Amino acid sequence: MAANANGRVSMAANGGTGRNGLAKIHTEKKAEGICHDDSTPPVKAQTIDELHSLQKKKSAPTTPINGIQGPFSALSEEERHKQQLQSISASLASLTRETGPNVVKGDPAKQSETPRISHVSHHHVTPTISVSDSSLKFTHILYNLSPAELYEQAIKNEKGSFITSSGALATLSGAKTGRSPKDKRVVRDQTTEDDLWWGKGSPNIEMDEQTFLVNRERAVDYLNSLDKIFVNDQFLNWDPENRIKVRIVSARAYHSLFMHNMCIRPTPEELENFGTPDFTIYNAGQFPCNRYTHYMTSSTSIDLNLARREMVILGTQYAGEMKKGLFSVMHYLMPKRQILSLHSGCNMGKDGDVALFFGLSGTGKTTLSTDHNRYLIGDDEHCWSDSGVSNIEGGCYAKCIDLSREKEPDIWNAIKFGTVLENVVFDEHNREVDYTDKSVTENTRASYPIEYIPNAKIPCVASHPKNVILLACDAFGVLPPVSKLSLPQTMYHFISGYTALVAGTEEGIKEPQATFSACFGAAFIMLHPTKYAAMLASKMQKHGATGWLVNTGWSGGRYGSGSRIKLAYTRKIIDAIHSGCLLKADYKKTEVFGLEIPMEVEGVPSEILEPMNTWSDKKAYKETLQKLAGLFKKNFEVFVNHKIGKDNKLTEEILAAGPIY
Ligand SMILES: Nc1ncnc2c1ncn2[C@@H]1O[C@H](COP(=O)(O)OP(=O)(O)O)[C@@H](O)[C@H]1O
Ligand SMILES: C=C(OP(=O)(O)O)C(=O)O
Ligand SMILES: [Ca+2]
Ligand SMILES: [Mn+2]
Repeated sequence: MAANANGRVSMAANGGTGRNGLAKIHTEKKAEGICHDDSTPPVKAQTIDELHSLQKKKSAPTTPINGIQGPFSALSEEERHKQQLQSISASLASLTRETGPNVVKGDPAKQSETPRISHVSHHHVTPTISVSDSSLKFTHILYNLSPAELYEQAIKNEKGSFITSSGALATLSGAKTGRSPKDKRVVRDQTTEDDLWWGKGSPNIEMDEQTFLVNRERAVDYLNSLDKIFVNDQFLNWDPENRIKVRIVSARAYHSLFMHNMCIRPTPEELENFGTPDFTIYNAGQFPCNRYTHYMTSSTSIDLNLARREMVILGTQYAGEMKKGLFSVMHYLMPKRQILSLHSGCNMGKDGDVALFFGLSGTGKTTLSTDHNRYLIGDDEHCWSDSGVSNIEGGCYAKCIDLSREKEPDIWNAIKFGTVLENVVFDEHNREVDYTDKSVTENTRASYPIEYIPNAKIPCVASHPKNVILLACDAFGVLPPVSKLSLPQTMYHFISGYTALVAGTEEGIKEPQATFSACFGAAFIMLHPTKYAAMLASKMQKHGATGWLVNTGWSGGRYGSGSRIKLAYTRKIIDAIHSGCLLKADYKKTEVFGLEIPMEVEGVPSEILEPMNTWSDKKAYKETLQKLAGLFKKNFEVFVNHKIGKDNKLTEEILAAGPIY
């Protein structure tokens, strides 16, 4: 231990230990005759700059540029550095100007990094007339920075970035605080024309290749016009055989830290060997699209081009667009490999039983998959292959409106250094976050690496699910808190994807609104819903999984008169599903929806299990039930002429599994 300010007290260098195993404290003799106020040797620095240079040890950071001498280092450090920058430069190439910008690694504020320019500044084989001023300028690349570095970048350069009292980075996402599904476009070309789901109900709004390139150029030019940009090279999918390499190019430290948390973080060795990404995002969210560009209906555009393996973001800084955009890509790539992509959370019990939690935004995937008694596999995006379930992501993205330490301790404790806190309100002095404050938005969010949840299972893979839980947040208050589903019922409800949109996650939704979103994720699926449904049915059949419908929404009346089912009760219901108790309970069948509801669930008042009991106005209950049944029927009309897989019998059973009225 170093001397204290008076230079008199220090730990014994030889580590002599005292009573409690702690090092003993010795009192040194004062140097005789000399009037020192510091008896330790002076630091080996002559200037303050030299002192600063001593502060930072050369590390093996999450970037290969400094050359970690690993098993793959056949190339010289310089070669690798050059190759990597060339790859980034190619990513940023402006299509009309043939080459990428003059990229150079490091923060322009740090002069010492500038000499690296000489290695990479001559990508142009011959100067052509297309050379523009923009290709003469340098763009500094901040490559796979660490959270600490990203904090510094955000705080220095991005308004609204602050450290909260628990160490998280509070950020503002700007004008958009939720996703913009109406502004999402997918390039329709010869391949996607046949492969994808187009038309009514589909999330895939078409754009042509040319328009995509116009927007891409706009984004790339914007990014190249900046002095520095962030590049993240990371992975998706914990299944090593189906891992996808993604590159995220963005202008904000907030976006880079968000994706650092949400995607799988490569080891230094993996990064050294990263090579060319399978998919690239250009996030120029601060810059709008041109409203006069064909297909544009606002200044926001999120454009997906599967053939080019690229996504462009203009006019929205909401970070969730990136993670959900990549999820769309997985919904295309994985089914091609016979792997089912799932908008679900996943956890595993101590005995290895696996549960999936399907549900739309705000229905409880993150909350209920984060369970202190179970291992967390992931909170939002998974793949189900022949070898089991794997998480697509490396982090979680929790809603934090009304978050409390008591109700959700694991999520609360995950909000620490490294976590991005979006759009929350905090005390200007002590930086305590007020999670009840909706001043910026109701959709406040925390993004953290999955290992911030203490019982996360790393790697995030599990065996085949035993329970498939469909979460519906019923704003009408007529669906039972829990019902056991037959396979056809599971498929009927999976294809229907009923819930209420809860305020905030999507622009323009101010209060819960009944909605149907096929596969509990219509905004992200790329193929026709029946394709995913057929895969789910055959996997559930093969592995003997049981389906459940859990209403995490209203009870005792619709939104406005009833109240949301207590999280504590929902947790008890989920516990009973996991333990197998609920499978053995006595059931009765409800009218209209024909749902099997248990007579008892441990820890839950029995009277709430039958929704009608909780309504004082029974007539209103029956009318509301009929109304919801009608909405289900109407929604399902578009699916009645579709076969689910090759099984005619199952298709008929699914059609018969809806409400009867
Ligand atoms: N009975 C309930 N079950 C689940 N979540 C509930 C319940 N009641 C209130 N909530 C709240 O609803 C929100 C669910 O959000 P979240 O778990 O992030 O959903 P998702 O991950 O599906 O988007 C949380 O803020 C949670 O506290
Ligand atoms: C990030 C999102 O996911 P979820 O609300 O399902 O967690 C979203 O829908 O924008
Ligand atoms: Ca992701
Ligand atoms: Mn979630």
